[in-house]
Amino acid sequence: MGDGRGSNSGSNSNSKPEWLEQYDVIGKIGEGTYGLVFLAKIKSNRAKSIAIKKFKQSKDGDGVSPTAIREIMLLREISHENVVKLANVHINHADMSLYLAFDYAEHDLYEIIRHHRDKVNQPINQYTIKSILWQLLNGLNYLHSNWIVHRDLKPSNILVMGDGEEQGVVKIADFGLARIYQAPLKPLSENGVVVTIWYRAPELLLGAKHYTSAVDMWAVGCIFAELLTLKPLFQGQEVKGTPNPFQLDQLDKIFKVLGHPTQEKWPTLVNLPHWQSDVQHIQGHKYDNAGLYTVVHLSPKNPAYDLLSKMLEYDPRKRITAAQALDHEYFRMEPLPGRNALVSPQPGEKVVNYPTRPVDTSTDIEGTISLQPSQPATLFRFLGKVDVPAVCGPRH
Ligand SMILES: Nc1ncnc2c1ncn2[C@@H]1O[C@H](COP(=O)(O)OP(=O)(O)OP(=O)(O)O)[C@@H](O)[C@H]1O
Repeated sequence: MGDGRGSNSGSNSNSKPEWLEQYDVIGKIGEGTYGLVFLAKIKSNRAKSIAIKKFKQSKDGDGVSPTAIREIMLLREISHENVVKLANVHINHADMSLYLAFDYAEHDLYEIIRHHRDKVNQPINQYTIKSILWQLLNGLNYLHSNWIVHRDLKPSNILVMGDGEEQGVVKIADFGLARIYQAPLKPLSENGVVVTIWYRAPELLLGAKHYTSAVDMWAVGCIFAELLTLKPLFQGQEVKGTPNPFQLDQLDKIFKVLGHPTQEKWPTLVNLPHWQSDVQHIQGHKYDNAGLYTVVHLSPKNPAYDLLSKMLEYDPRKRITAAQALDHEYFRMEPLPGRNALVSPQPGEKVVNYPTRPVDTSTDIEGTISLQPSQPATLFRFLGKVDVPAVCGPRH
């Protein structure tokens, strides 16, 4: 690959893109709203595994926009132990499709929670929960300090490293991508793919126009509760056809556990578009018996409960920040959090062996690349103004 210049220049109508030559693609490991994820090894360093995320083309086939590329370039500068590294960016010249190569993580919280709930039928130990939460907050504090709001935190986006030097280190994935997906790569929920609403903050459900870092803290609260109980905290049914983002069932699930929000607790509530028009007149009854501690089986005096309730504060302006959460008493109590969330430093503590990701070797990344004659490339006109190897080439 040399200087990496070939990364966006090497595809034609009958060969595989040149950038792909540097990888051995093992198979598909997942499929999300916006595309497929593949496991690959780097040929020059087979010890290193990479997750290549291929973005689906938008319906109108308009490929990846200059705005998206600008955003992605910024994401390449992001570097923190608890944030997954964007190792490389590749653009397939033939169809203008986008491939992001991330450092590979063997586990994610969705699978870890599922393993405890369905396979071993036992709770996650307190040390592991605290270490995961601590690292998640550290990564988020870094992103928020860099003005990046994740917007789509959920268990499958929180990765945990498998065996090796970084074993048990938590990595936030998909940071900043929600903004890139939205335009012009439209979310594919219209195509029947479900976007989960379970971790969505109440202000967004009520139509707030701006995403603030508080929306991520709400999601962290939902994930913390799920780590404790192994069940999603607010499992609302998404109703298709209602004006997005308003989802009454999701709000109802939240109100049942936390009590009905009041203007006293949340003064700006009345200004939210869906509050007056949609919620107030539909809700005949009011939930005022907040029962979060019974749902998560914690005493209201427990510092874990105190932290959780501060993450699930209705008013986003009063909700605890990542920096404040890291300073909470919960993290100063035994067991203290550690860098390896999977292996407790406590002698005699049982280590859980989580299964490795299943790999579907029947789906080939090349089969998903459509090689067509080149299209007029707005993107490359844009790239002409930047340092192309820095954007598209390998980064060592
Ligand atoms: N860097 C990575 N290493 C290993 N697995 C990853 C990596 N990034 C994503 N995955 C896994 O690939 C799968 C699909 O991920 P993807 O982010 O595309 O979808 P999702 O999180 O399930 O849903 P959505 O697209 O709605 O966010 C998930 O199981 C995720 O944990």
